Amino acid sequence: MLINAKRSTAAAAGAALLLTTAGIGIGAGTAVAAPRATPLATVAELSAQRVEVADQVAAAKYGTGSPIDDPAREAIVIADAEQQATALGIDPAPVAKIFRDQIEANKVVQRALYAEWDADPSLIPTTKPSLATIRVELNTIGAELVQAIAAAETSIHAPSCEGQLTAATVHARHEQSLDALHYAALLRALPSVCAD
Ligand SMILES: O=C(O)C(=O)C[C@]1(C(=O)O)C=C[C@@H](O)C=C1
Repeated sequence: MLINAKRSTAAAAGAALLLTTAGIGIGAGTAVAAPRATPLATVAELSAQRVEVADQVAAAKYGTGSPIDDPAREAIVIADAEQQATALGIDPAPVAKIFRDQIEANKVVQRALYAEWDADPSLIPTTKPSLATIRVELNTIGAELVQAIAAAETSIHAPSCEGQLTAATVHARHEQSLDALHYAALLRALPSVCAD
């Protein structure tokens, strides 16, 4: 019985090896699976999403008299991020710093679009989204971003952080087909991610 069990274990291992070599089966499934996003890749992806949503924020505000800079809303965004960081057991101070950059990045896009639309009114979006709805979307991205920062704690403190983050940023640009403006904004969103 014991011998049989050993045999069948050995047989299974041999079969798995053969299947792996043949490019099929369990081993091959692992080999061909898409690589999992690293925690820093998720931080870069969510930051890219956040600067893309800035287009809708600008469209919602343009021509309404609502200023691009809204310090009261910024305070809420940062307080929420700090609270979420604390709940996840990470230091809220660096998270607040990252979110200040995220907000500045959002404003980079908004200001550039305002300038484009001032210069050529035919480019002004014809539909005006609801700012409240877009803020809900920003809240969702923000909560996911705090979770991604928490998951990236080890990478954030690693000497390779800057290199990994650069790779993740370029990857996010490619994946989300960011134009020059949004890529510039993405770069503005990320300088505080790696610990000093
Ligand atoms: O919610 C807005 O009104 C935005 O413009 C977005 C945002 C942000 O990035 O969260 C950016 C600038 C404002 O000062 C406040 C918040």
